[in-house]
Amino acid sequence: MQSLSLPCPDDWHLHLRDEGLLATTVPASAKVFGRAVIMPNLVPPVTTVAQAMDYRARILKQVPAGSEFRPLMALYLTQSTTVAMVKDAAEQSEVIGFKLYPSGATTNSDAGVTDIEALDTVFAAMAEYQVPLLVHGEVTHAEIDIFDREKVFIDTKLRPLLARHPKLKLVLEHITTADAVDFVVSQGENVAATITPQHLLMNRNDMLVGGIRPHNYCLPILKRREHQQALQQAAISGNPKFFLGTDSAPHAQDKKEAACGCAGCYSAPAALELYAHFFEQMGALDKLADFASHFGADFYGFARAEDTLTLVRESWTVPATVDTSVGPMVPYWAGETLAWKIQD
Ligand SMILES: NC(=O)N[C@@H](CC(=O)O)C(=O)O
Ligand SMILES: [Zn+2]
Ligand SMILES: [Zn+2]
Repeated sequence: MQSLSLPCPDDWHLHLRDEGLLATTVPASAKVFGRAVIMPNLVPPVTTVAQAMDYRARILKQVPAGSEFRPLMALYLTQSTTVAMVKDAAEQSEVIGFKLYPSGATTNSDAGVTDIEALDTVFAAMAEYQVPLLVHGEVTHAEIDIFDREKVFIDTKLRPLLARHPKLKLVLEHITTADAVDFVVSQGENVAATITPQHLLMNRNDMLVGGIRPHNYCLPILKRREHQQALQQAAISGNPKFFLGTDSAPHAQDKKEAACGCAGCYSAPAALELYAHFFEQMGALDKLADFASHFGADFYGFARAEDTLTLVRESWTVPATVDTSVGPMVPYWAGETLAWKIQD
């Protein structure tokens, strides 16, 4: 196959950051994706509809002419989120839902949730108004091993939450384990998951064997190969509960290559090509369009894209660095080649 056309894909999990960085991050994603869910973990976090619409306006200023990129804003769930705020979100079409960060779980999650059960009236309102809850699914207790944090979150927090609110529309973001795959499959149609390129293409050996590779470090952390294989099978299974969310999460080179490096892979410069690389490796290129362009839109209740995007078989190398307002940034897969390229 020399070229592959698919309906314009969507990115259901994306970090664009703010200010000067938007000049780099917005065009990189707008070039490829029609819609994207914009994560709210700024400092300070995006907690209200008004803040989200201001942030959205800053994003739209950087969308290149001719692009119809649509940022769908996620609000940061905090211990102070109210039922009235859920109603506000339900009424704003450009706000997609709330993002639950367990406090301390990941980058800029300090303002996140410390007591999930205490927010039960808020979750009840989300279920009633069908406002989706997007979840970073990891516990943060010091005594729980970092490789077990997703599974423990599912067992101790997520199952009980969905038992209390069976109609809650919920996306378990950036899943990393066979346990998460099994959990999502076992739930109703209201529960889905996003999968990142790095969790499909890599396991923890790729981060730790032969030297530590900070650009492959993200949260939830890469797991063992058996978990990677479970994610791979889920992505190519044709099950509509699993769809594309890059979790492209830019951090400057000096913040990644540091004694205490930041978590996150900046995959946007090659995101769709990385997924194409993976689907081809699995002999499943015919499943890419469902995963990248159909299933997420179906889950969230959006129309499937009508315009198309074409990938051509043309080898290229992901740049070593990208210049940004905060200094050079090393993209995920930097210096490696990819066989598929987006047609200009
Ligand atoms: N995935 C990451 O490792 N980092 C994300 C936060 C997140 O999605 O958890 C970031 O904002 O940098
Ligand atoms: Zn996360
Ligand atoms: Zn993320």
